[in-house]
Amino acid sequence: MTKVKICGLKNPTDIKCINTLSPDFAGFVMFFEKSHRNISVQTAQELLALLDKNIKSVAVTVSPTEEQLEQIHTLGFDYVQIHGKISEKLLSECKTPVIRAINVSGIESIGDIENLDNVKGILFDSAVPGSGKSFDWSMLEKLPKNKKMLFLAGGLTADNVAKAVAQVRPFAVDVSSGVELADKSGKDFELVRAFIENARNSK
Ligand SMILES: O=C(O)c1ccccc1N[C@@H]1O[C@H](COP(=O)(O)O)[C@@H](O)[C@H]1O
Repeated sequence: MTKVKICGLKNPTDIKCINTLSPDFAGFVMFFEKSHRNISVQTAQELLALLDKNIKSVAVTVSPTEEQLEQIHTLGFDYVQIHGKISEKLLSECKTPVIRAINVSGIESIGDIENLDNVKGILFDSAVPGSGKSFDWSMLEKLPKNKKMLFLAGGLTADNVAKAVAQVRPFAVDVSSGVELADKSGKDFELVRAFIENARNSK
């Protein structure tokens, strides 16, 4: 069954929704103030304490520094999702298991990270992360097979997720914008419920 990651959680109501609906992964945007989903270290600590321990927690970052990666490790996240730039040294030394996010146009460079043991997953996203924009999934057909978890993200919704799963066969699907309340104050329970159901029931 395809696994589900719900991203951009930012308040206790979101956590209540997630604990009730039980996706496999829960994402928290950190150290990226440009995002309206960004949360502080203190909020992350509070929300992690409320999160059901059966749901894997993911700190979502863009070009994190060594100090930020250390803070994420100290907070006890299960994974760190890394968008943007990071040196090979920092990536290979990261103590928290990594989900490396790459823009679909960077598919050719996947070989660089394939051999790193601490990189457990590769997440394919559209050009602007968290923008709700999709991309041509057929670009993933030329993807070399490897042992990492493959996450598909970018513009997924309850309406298109079944088609995405059927075409790409990812390990997990990942959504943020597509399950957000209209005023962007948090997640919409019904949209999250429908997304998880459609992803998991997809053939
Ligand atoms: O959600 C954000 O604001 C964000 C900020 C910085 C890096 C990643 C971010 N979100 C990630 O973007 C993808 C797709 O999101 P969407 O469904 O298209 O909105 C997902 O992996 C989020 O974790």
